[in-house]
Amino acid sequence: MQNKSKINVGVVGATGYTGLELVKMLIKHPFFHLTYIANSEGGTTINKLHPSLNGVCEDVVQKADIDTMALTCKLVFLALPHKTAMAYVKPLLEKGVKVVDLSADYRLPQDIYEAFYCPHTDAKNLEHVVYGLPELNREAIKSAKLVANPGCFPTSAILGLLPFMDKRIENTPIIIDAKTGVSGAGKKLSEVTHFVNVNDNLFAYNPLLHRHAPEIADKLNVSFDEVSFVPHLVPVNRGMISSIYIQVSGDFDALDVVKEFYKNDVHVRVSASPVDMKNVAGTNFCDIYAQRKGKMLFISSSIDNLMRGASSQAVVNANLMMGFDETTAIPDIAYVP
Ligand SMILES: NC(=O)C1=CN([C@@H]2O[C@H](COP(=O)(O)OP(=O)(O)OC[C@H]3O[C@@H](n4cnc5c(N)ncnc54)[C@H](OP(=O)(O)O)[C@@H]3O)[C@@H](O)[C@H]2O)C=CC1
Ligand SMILES: CC(=O)N[C@@H](CCC(=O)OP(=O)(O)O)C(=O)O
Repeated sequence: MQNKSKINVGVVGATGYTGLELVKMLIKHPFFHLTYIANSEGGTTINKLHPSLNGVCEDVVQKADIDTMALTCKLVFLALPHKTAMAYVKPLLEKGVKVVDLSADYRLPQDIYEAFYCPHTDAKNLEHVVYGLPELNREAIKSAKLVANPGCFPTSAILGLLPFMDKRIENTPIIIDAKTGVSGAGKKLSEVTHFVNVNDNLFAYNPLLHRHAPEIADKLNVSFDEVSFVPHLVPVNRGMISSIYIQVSGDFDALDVVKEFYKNDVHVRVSASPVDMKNVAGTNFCDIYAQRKGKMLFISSSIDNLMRGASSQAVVNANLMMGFDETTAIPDIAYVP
């Protein structure tokens, strides 16, 4: 499958939820040609894995193989579990293939990663990896060979907090109360995400010690102790809201600060009222609202965990890495109602 005018790309981990979202964007991309789709076993087609693609895309899904990826692709998206991804990154980079990794494997310095995940087997590539939050690292992403796509909670929390970090009173807590849809847990079955446990229910999990707290702290240049992060599972398929509380000083209008900070960022929208999940569902938008009362600042930040929290942000990163406009093939119409 050759297409001389387009750049050949691949998706590994196509069985999963983020893999599906990647495929949906890449088959419509005007400058990328999706030449390689893989999962762990192969021997199937993408529409058999995801019947929503019947008649739209029925391409073969291969058993993931690094040599074939390197022969077929200039850039590969890894939509794989943590720990699995790093085994692919090292050989792919050695063979000259660019990588956007959706897992957590390259998001953190080695010591922090190992404290929250597992031993790192590819520390060398941590030296040059770029954290793929375009609003933070756009220029570096353009020349990156390896981009670590941010976690979903860190994306919503960091985007909400960035405009206010220079206004925050030092050493006061950063409190992030976040809610996520169940697709954030991936496709694998588990007791926690069982319908009967999630439906009609609401609960916190991993309070204060969730592995995304160190990612948020590291990217905001604050200590782990300053970040109090509590995620909750809510009975929706997709969506994420972070309700953030910090103490600030100085004379400023909260919404004006957000507007000014993101005036050149097409994928952040400032909202005059508290944000919701539906208005960003299926898009790469992060909607942000802020309200101040004296020292207390409330920030409300909403994303689609599968899109801005994973796959559409990954395609934005790939667009930048390959010299295209970052909005290319990125959905901007939300699934409303
Ligand atoms: N879901 C979300 O909202 C977000 C997810 N992420 C991250 O993105 C990555 C993918 O997430 P998600 O799509 O939800 O996960 P899923 O569990 O839904 O999908 C991952 C898929 O990877 C495939 N896979 C596993 N091992 C291998 C292997 N060795 N080689 C090839 N394929 C393999 C599996 O399919 P099979 O067994 O059929 O091969 C599995 O379905 C994860 O690292 C996740 O943490 C990041 C941000 C948000
Ligand atoms: C509901 C649910 O379980 N969500 C996941 C976050 C998924 C994600 O975006 O982050 P990673 O890429 O770091 O896995 C969790 O809390 O671990």
